[in-house]
Amino acid sequence: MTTNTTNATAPAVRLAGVTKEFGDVRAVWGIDLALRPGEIVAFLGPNGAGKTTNIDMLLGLTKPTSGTVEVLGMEPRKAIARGLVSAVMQTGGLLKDLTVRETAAYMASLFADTRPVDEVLDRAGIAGLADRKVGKCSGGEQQRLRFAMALLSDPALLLLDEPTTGMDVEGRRAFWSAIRDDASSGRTVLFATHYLEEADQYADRIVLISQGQVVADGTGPQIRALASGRTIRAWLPDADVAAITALGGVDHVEVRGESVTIHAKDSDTVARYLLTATPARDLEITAKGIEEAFLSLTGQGESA
Ligand SMILES: Nc1ncnc2c1ncn2[C@@H]1O[C@H](COP(=O)(O)OP(=O)(O)OP(=O)(O)O)[C@@H](O)[C@H]1O
Repeated sequence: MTTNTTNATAPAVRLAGVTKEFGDVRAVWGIDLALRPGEIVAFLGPNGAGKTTNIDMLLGLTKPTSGTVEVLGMEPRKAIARGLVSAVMQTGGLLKDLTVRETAAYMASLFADTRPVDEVLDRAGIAGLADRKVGKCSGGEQQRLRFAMALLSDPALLLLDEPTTGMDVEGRRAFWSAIRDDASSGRTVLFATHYLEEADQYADRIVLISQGQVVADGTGPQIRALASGRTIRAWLPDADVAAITALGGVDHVEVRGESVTIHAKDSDTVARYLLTATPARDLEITAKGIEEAFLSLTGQGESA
């Protein structure tokens, strides 16, 4: 449904059956997603997963090949024209010789109606840097300035595309603490990242995407639980993959030459089977880390 006014009950973001093709490339391949107002959501995925393409569609910069993209119950361009959506991009757009306050004030002068400059600098945690030249600010501080500028229109939805790339740990921490403090006022935040830890630490919800599709969607603990299994490796020529797969709690079996690798929730059952019903040797059982879960969920672990 498209309306001319902000629809308070509409999802902050709605993607329904969205695909986007660039020639032969399927950048987005059937995404259905609804974000509730006030959620902080991470779009987590490896390079080329389709994160930027989704964000570009939400910003009205590109149209889907098929499906519906809505922001606050309306077409993205309409929501943007009303100042309901802002974005923080990775680079560009800052003049080194202006001060932090001058930069935000200049941006504010382009809009008819904005929040006060000092208020947005404060929200972004850079009020103390107001008189510093942009060229003297660190990458993280410049990014918080971009965040301050994005807040000028007091947007209901804030989109951030890999906002902390290149920042050190402290810069990242300061950046996210400003975003989180601000979001407690009810703003919806959607950020793209390929840092698992960043998604886990700062998002209420993680949408894991790979090859243009949602492969997992849940809270940090739910996504971490996907990593709760064990990996069992053993020397076992002619492994009976069907028999192993049929054991309870086995997620994945991979045979390489004379060895077999099994991902399972219940490693005891698998180990017992291997040791009693097969000639398996050299058993090795390791906890599946979240990094490994991420790689296997996004299909990157297969060639590792
Ligand atoms: N304008 C374009 N023309 C052709 N192919 C494109 C275009 N934009 C994106 N793609 C392709 O679409 C796929 C998804 O790209 P996208 O930039 O959305 O991924 P991403 O998850 O943001 O990746 P990254 O983390 O590297 O930024 C990639 O295969 C990319 O090469």
